[in-house]
Amino acid sequence: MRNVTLILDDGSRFSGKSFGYEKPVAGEVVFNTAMTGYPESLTDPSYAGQLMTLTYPLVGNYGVPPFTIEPNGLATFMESEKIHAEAIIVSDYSYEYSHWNAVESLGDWLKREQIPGITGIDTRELTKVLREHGVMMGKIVFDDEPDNVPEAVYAGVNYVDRVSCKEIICYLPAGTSQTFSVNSSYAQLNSQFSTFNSQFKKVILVDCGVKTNIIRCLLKRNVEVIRVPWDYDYSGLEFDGLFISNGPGDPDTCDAAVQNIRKAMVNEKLPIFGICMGNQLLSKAGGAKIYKLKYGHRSHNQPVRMVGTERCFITSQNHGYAVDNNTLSAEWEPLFINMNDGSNEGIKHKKNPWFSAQFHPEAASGPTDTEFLFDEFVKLL
Ligand SMILES: NC(=O)CC[C@H](N)C(=O)O
Repeated sequence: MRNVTLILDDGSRFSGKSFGYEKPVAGEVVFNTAMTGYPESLTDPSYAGQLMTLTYPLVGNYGVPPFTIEPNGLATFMESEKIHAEAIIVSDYSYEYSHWNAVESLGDWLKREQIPGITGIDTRELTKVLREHGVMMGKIVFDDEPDNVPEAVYAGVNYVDRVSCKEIICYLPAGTSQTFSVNSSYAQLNSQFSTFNSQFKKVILVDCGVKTNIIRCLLKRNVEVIRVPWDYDYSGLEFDGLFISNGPGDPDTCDAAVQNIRKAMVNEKLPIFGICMGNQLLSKAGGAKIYKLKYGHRSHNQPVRMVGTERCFITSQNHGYAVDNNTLSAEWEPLFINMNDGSNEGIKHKKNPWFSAQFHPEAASGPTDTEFLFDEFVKLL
């Protein structure tokens, strides 16, 4: 096992050993305090560009599920088609694993996907440094290759464009899908979609780096999902609702998506629902501003309160940016507030059927207490 050093931008150094793919890597160092869920988190496209630290000390003991693909092209157990995090940083990697659904070890999976994994890191100390200083860039360097130092930029990079789909994919609740070129005319697409199936309500899903379980949650509720690239102009398509997905990086790099949402808002009756990046882009379309949190929310136990009620929910989260509540215009109001730091966890329009959540109602992984938000959206269609 080769020795590695994690070097943070403030000069802090942490020694560890490599258990994944052997390649130096750089990225934004973030921490997640969930106790489980590494297969889902690693394949969540929102982690693109980031080195994912897990604070729960023992990682890997339940192995990795098979990467089987359903007939509609979606992974059965994963949140996308590959690992999107740049690396995983743990305290105590378990070389043994045991789980009814495991087919390989975390280390073997990382090697196959060419993603570094490092163990033996004091992840609690690392988290304390990130909490004190705020989120930072970091590098993993192999001690026997001290001159092989990777570089990376996170701020201002449009990661959404890197992870979004490149074609239009239409999913049916029955479990099939069909792909269409973005160059097809609206007339062609509209006739295709209705021939493909007309019995279901149609939802345009703006793919900023969508997690598979969001698509599963929509299909389960019997809607046809038309997944489009993040910057695709869907104004000429016929649909019943608009969904804006989660996604990596800085929402301020996604202006094309914001402009398209504004166009869609001309129809005041059109139901709109957004999750995470979707909350940030809907807020921007409504005129609000986004800021970067000192350190993000990444865990399974973020408490949020539904504004105007005493109802609280425990939520799964993964975000580094937040909507500034003070910049919401008079037509909008916060829908959820984070009980730890008071930051925005969702918005709603006072008159129109437009709302969003900063947390992940689809969980995967994490608590499913807020999955009812999908029911609310589908009821509106
Ligand atoms: N999971 C997400 O959609 C994250 C949104 C955005 N990239 C953030 O970090 O805040």
